[in-house]
Formats: sequence, structure tokens, C-alpha cells
Amino acid sequence: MDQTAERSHESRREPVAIIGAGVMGETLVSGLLRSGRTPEQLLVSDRSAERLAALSKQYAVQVLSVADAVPQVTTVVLAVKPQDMGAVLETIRPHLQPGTLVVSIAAGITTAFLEERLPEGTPVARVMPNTPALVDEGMAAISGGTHCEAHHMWVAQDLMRSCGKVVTVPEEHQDAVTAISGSGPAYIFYVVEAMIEAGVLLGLPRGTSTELVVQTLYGAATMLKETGEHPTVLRERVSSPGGTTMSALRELDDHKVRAAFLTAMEAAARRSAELASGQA
Ligand SMILES: NC(=O)C1=CN([C@@H]2O[C@H](COP(=O)(O)OP(=O)(O)OC[C@H]3O[C@@H](n4cnc5c(N)ncnc54)[C@H](OP(=O)(O)O)[C@@H]3O)[C@@H](O)[C@H]2O)C=CC1
Ligand SMILES: O=C(O)[C@@H]1CCC=N1
Repeated sequence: MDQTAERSHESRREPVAIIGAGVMGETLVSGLLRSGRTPEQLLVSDRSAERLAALSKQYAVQVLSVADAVPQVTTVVLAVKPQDMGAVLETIRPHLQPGTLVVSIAAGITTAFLEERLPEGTPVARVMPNTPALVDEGMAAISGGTHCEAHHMWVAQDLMRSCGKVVTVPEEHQDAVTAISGSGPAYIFYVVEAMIEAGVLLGLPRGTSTELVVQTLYGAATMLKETGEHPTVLRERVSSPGGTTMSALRELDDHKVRAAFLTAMEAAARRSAELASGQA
């Protein structure tokens, strides 16, 4: 889209309803506010009055029932657990204005699942974001449904761009995306926990170990992003012949850590595919 068209779209940014004010709902609210939306443009709904009171207090957004929020907007974001999606779709259905875009960020929930439960012709988009959106370093992948036209995709991309990077993917890739970037931050935190523990085992104070690991992760991620070099090349540069790194990497290979990552992410993708079929 050229810059003039983009500016004209931006000038027409309309209020958005966010249903589900948990971890990701709040992450999205905070990102949209940081990127210049006003609290009046964000209508938030949740079944927990406590969550709504917390968001209203912290962000001054409008907190409303689904019946009050949905008719006022042209975009509804569904940020509830996949297991709650059927019930939420039933609740929003009678209140949707014709043409309102419905964006789901739920793992596993397909555009077909959404379309079957919404009025005929409703534009829907399936999005997989991740928690680094909280620090504007999110990664979101978007797939449009049958009635999602270019301007609907633009709206969905614009929402997610408020807190990170956005790509468009064919929907058949969404379970893999969920396994890699959706759940991905958890694997990284898991590795970080293990490395901090290793530092403590080797006698470092916990605070020192944590600082060393966090900065090493940040530095390595920055190298990957800024140099564009392949991770194998970067790893080889750390691995001096006959040195310490090769001793450690050999142990990781002996313990089949690479294979464990592959099977772990296969399990996550499988779970994502199961979630749309309502398996608890
Ligand atoms: N957390 C993550 O890293 C990521 C999560 N996602 C997806 O985002 C979605 C939300 O996840 P997350 O934020 O972690 O989950 P949370 O449980 O933190 O948030 C979901 C919120 O929705 C509320 N809710 C449930 N049913 C309804 C309803 N009928 N009407 C209104 N509100 C309702 C829940 O209330 P209650 O607490 O009472 O159940 C809860 O406050 C999930 O589908 C998940 O797959 C996607 C990418 C990353
Ligand atoms: O664990 C989950 O199911 C969600 C989806 C991706 C990250 N968290």
C-alpha cells in the first residue's frame, strides 16, 4: 500500500472491541495505547469484573459488556482461550454489525471454525501473536478467512504492528507458527532458567548468573537480527578448536537436545491442531 493510502487508512482508525482481558488482551491494549490510540478507542470486555476494574484503572480504557461494546465497533478482537471460543462467538453473534471484522488470536481456532459460528459473510482473521508484544518486540502471523478483503487484512496488520513485527502466512502454517513463535518465548525462558541454574551450580551468585545469561541472550539475539548471519556461522565463531564451547555442545548433542526441540515443537503444533476440535 502506498503512503497516501496508508495515511488515509490511519486517519480512519476506528474503535476496537477486545473481548478477553487476560495476558494477551492486556498486552494488546497496552501496545495499542503506546502506538497512539486513545483509551476512548478501546472497548474492553471480560467475564471477570476484577480484570475489567484493573484495566480501567491502569489504562483508562472503556470497559463494557459484550452487548454494549460489539455494536459500537467495526473490529472485534477475540483474546479468550480456545476452549471458551464457542461460547464467546455465540455471545457476540447477535450484536455484530454487518461487515464487522472479527480477529481471533486463539491458538488452534481456524477461520472455518469462526465463519461457521458467525453470520454469513463475516470477515475474519486468524492471528498468532506472542508475549514480547508487551515490549513492542512481538511477532504476529496473520491469515485471512474467506471474506477477509485487503482492507480487513490492513486493519488486522495495523493492530498487530502496534506492538511488533507482522507477517502474513497461509492458514495451513498457523499450527507451526503457534509452535514456533507463539509458544517460542516460553522455550527461550526455559533455556535461560537452565543456564542461570548452571551458573549457580558452578558457584556464581544467582544475581551475577542472571545478569550474565540475560545479557548473553540479548547480545546473541541482536547479533542474529543485525548481522543476518546464519546461526550455524555465529555458533562456529564461538567454538574455538579444542575449546570449552565444543565440550559443551558435544554434551548437548549426546543428550539429544536438538532432537528434543524438534519433538517438543511437533507436540505444540499437534496440540494447536487439536484445540479447534474442542479437545480439553
Ligand atoms: N499467552 C500467550 O503467550 C499467548 C496466547 N495466545 C492466545 O490468546 C488467547 C488468550 O490467552 P491468554 O491471554 O494467555 O489467556 P487468559 O486466560 O490470560 O485470558 C483470557 C481472558 O478471557 C476471559 N474470558 C473467558 N471467557 C470469556 C467470555 N465468555 N467473555 C469474556 N471474557 C472471557 C478469561 O476469564 P477467566 O479468567 O474467567 O477464564 C480471561 O480473563 C488464547 O486463546 C491463547 O491461545 C496467543 C498467543 C500467545
Ligand atoms: O500455550 C498456549 O496455548 C498459548 C498459545 C501460544 C502461546 N500460548
